[in-house]
Amino acid sequence: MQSLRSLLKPKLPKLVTPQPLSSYVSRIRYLMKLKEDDEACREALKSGSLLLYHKLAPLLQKKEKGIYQLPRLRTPDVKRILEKLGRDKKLISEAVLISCPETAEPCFCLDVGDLQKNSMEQLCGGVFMDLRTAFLMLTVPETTLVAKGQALLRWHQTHGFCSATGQPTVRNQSGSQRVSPNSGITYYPQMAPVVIVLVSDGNRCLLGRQRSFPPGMYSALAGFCDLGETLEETLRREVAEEVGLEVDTLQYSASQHWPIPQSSFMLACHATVNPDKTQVVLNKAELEDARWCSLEEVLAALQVKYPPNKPGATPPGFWVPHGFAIAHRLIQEWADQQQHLEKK
Ligand SMILES: NC(=O)C1=CN([C@@H]2O[C@H](COP(=O)(O)OP(=O)(O)OC[C@H]3O[C@@H](n4cnc5c(N)ncnc54)[C@H](O)[C@@H]3O)[C@@H](O)[C@H]2O)C=CC1
Ligand SMILES: [Mg+2]
Repeated sequence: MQSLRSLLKPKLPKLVTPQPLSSYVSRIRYLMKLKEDDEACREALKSGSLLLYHKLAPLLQKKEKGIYQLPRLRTPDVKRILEKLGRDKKLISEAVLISCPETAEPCFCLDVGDLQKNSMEQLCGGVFMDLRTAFLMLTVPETTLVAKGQALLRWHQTHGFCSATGQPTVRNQSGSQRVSPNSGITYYPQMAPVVIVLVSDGNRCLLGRQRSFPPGMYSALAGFCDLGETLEETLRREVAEEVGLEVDTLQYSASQHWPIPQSSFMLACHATVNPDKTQVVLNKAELEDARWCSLEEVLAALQVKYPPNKPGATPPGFWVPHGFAIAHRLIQEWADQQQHLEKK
């Protein structure tokens, strides 16, 4: 039984000493503030860094022969370059925030497509490169950043008008949204979800090629999610549609933002089919070819360094997407697993 004294004693709330936020949480909260607070974002842009694009082609700087890097130019330096070209420094305010959680320094992207490309390249000491070519030159974290910047700029360039009223939309300072003042609709940068799947029958994996792929390149099967579908439903439907097979099991692996030709959110999975039911019935409208590949063939294809970063080389007969594409990761994972099973 409780004593009278303890009943009369008022219960004070326990004092909790606030723990300092981890550096990751602090960075995320700061970036969140910049997204929502126009004034804070304008301030951050003054001293932030910029990735430059010309008509969506990113600026790269040569480090040494055949090796390039993604330069982050300081805002005051870009202002000086614009001054030299007789351009209004206000162009800088069109920069869009790329929230990159691995660094506290806010990074922005800016398209200078209405300026003379050659003069910009000379003054910046770099070259504007097609995004796919840039992917071959950069490290994986750099490709992620450059892809995100291009996707954001493309979204702004194509969402200048409200789809309900046809009136211009207005962006916030960070570029995280556009609002239609007449209809009140808020638009956010969009991605289309896509399932990408590497099908296996236990011994071989199935690789396909679309007519639009470069010569000799084969990849995992991919397809856009229909509205209302789950990841699992899209995966089963796409495999049935493209190669006429029924999936037995599936396993999620990883995801990736893919900027080409428009922003897709790639959800990568492994799937198996019954080894007695592997006959491919190709949908020729979607795929030019699909083939079951042995571990040896896949290991050889993973070794091919193609496309090369200099044009004109003869394409190899059979190769798979480069390391920056999530298709490569799926194929590598399958090969690793098969090798592991063979060793057992
Ligand atoms: N990062 C990677 O490793 C890879 C990325 N991909 C990407 O996956 C995406 C989808 O692959 P596909 O086989 O082409 O898809 P898919 O098999 O669904 O076929 C494309 C067709 O789907 C229709 N479609 C439905 N919703 C669409 C939407 N939101 N946007 C565009 N078209 C839509 C169109 O008729 C289009 O022609 C492509 O953008 C491709 O670039 C594909 C393979 C590897
Ligand atoms: Mg497809």
